[in-house]
Amino acid sequence: MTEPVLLARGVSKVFAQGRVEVRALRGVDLEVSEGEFLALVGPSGSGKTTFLNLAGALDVPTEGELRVLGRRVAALSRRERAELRLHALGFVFQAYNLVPVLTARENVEFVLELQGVPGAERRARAEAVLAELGLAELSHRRPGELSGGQQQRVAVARAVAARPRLVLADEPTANLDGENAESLMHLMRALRDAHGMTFVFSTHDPRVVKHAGRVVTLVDGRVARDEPHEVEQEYELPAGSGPVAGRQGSRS
Ligand SMILES: Nc1ncnc2c1ncn2[C@@H]1O[C@H](COP(=O)(O)OP(=O)(O)OP(=O)(O)O)[C@@H](O)[C@H]1O
Repeated sequence: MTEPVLLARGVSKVFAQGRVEVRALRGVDLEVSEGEFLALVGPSGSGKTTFLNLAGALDVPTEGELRVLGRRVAALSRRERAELRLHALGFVFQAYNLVPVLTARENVEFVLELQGVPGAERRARAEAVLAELGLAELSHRRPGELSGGQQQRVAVARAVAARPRLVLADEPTANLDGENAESLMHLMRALRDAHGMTFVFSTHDPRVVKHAGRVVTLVDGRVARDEPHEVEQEYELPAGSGPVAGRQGSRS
């Protein structure tokens, strides 16, 4: 059996708030396989963001074992965690987090530059990913010249340009209206279906949950439910199958 993309065993996270301890996660067990499209749901304060931060190697657990792409996060130095994030993980945030003075293409290129991809290849790859996600026409615009939905699609392009194995999204549709939220989920799911990238995202929105292949509910820092979810529709990228990544997805 291939190694899970994400493996949590008895993961707890305690934050010190002055003298008070906040137990954000209390013994989470979760295994996520390559190519899953997983929604993390649960009430406010149930630990979704805390878990995504651990999965993204942005933080380390207080107790338990957490492996991201086979690496034990707690055993990595800060620098090693930064390397893991840069080369193997993609992030989509609810606030888009695009650089305002850069065009859509430059925003995508920026991540590739950090990775050390040479200039000409950077530009070609950024253009290819934007085209694959149906954003070619917008590549010269700055974030301020794009709608919220378009900005979030560019943020997804940026997150996947470096061909991460795991994409983590913390409430990616929180600032989008229903139609844009649907369209963003289609795009992410199509990337999963076309390339087998693994997606783990948190949400409060039932219209977003319906696209998930698996729904994990956190309550009070624990996994309260973990259920497979049937998705009937077909997901296709706007421009058909482009050259973004070479892996083939398996449907679940
Ligand atoms: N840095 C921190 N310091 C102290 N407490 C924290 C910190 N981060 C999170 N918490 C607490 O941990 C608990 C879980 O928070 P978390 O943000 O993970 O929940 P969530 O499920 O993502 O909530 P929401 O749906 O509102 O975004 C909450 O009680 C929160 O107040």
